[in-house]
This record gives sequence, structure tokens and C-alpha cells, in this order.
Amino acid sequence: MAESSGNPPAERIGYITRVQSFSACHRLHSLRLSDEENKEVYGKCNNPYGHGHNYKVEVTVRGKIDPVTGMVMNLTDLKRSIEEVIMIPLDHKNLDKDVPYFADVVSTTENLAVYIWDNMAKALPASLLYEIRIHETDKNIVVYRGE
Ligand SMILES: Nc1nc2c(c(=O)[nH]1)N=C([C@H](O)[C@H](O)COP(=O)(O)OP(=O)(O)OP(=O)(O)O)CN2
Ligand SMILES: [Zn+2]
Repeated sequence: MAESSGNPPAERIGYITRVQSFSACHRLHSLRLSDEENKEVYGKCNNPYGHGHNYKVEVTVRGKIDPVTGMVMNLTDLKRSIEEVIMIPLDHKNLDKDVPYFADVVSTTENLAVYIWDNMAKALPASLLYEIRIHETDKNIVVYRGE
């Protein structure tokens, strides 16, 4: 039987990440630019008919490793929050037409990360959310940590 030192074990901080992919289409178009300026700024991504991505999102939470359960939080609970915050509103949707937030916000991956952060932060226990990392393509990755 391990000897207990009598002092409570030091608090250990852990980071856990759950990965979720979803498919959606969008068009990069700013209401604050003219059609010409939009074409200039966004190029092929301003195509009026849009284009799609298979986004891969990594949701990371940071917190104390509970000395009783051994968990920062139950990944099953994180999975449920991801279903509510990401899959139901975003999967197989047109971000610009089906998601009210993007009616007047350009659906860049940066803004998508902010959207997911803001809604995930409401769904999780306070101050657990650490990072949203979105792979828009194999080559384009965006990270947001609530700043
Ligand atoms: N800062 C940002 N720039 C761009 C974004 C973005 O969200 N933030 N998004 C796009 C387009 O959505 C586009 O679909 C992604 O770019 P694309 O050239 O299609 O993808 P790749 O760079 O991976 O393509 P390769 O041709 O294989 O390099 C553009 N810019
Ligand atoms: Zn795109």
C-alpha cells in the first residue's frame, strides 16, 4: 500500500481534445465590400454558388484532473456538447444561408472558430474551454483561444 505523504497531492492540470469532422458549404463575401472588391479580395472563393469543405474541428478543454474520477471532464459530455454546438447547426448546411450568425459575418475559418468558441463556452462548465482548432483543408488551419 503506497504511503500517503499526508499532504494532499498537488493539483494536476490536464488538456483533453475531441476531434469532430463536418461538411458544409459557404461563400466568402463581405456585405461591406462592393461586388468588385469582393472578387478582388476573395477570388475564386467569392464564386456566387459557393464551395464546400470537410472541416475538421479539434475542441480542447483544460482543467484540474479530478482526484476521484481521474478526468478533466467526461469526454462523453464533451461529445454531447460538440453534437449540440457543431453538428446540429453546421453539418451539411450552407453556413451563409442556414446559420443566422453568418448572415452578416463573413464565413472565414477564423470567424467560424469564433462562432464555435462562443457557443461551446456556453455549453461547457465555466473556464474549461481552452482552444478551437479548425482544419479547413489539409493545408489551412485556424486556432482560436478566446482572445
Ligand atoms: N484567412 C483566410 N483565408 C482564406 C480562407 C479563410 O477562411 N481564412 N478561406 C478560403 C477559402 O474558403 C478556400 O476554400 C480555402 O482555400 P483553398 O485555396 O481552396 O484551399 P487550399 O489553400 O488548401 O488549396 P490549395 O490550392 O491546395 O493550396 C481562402 N482564404
Ligand atoms: Zn472555403
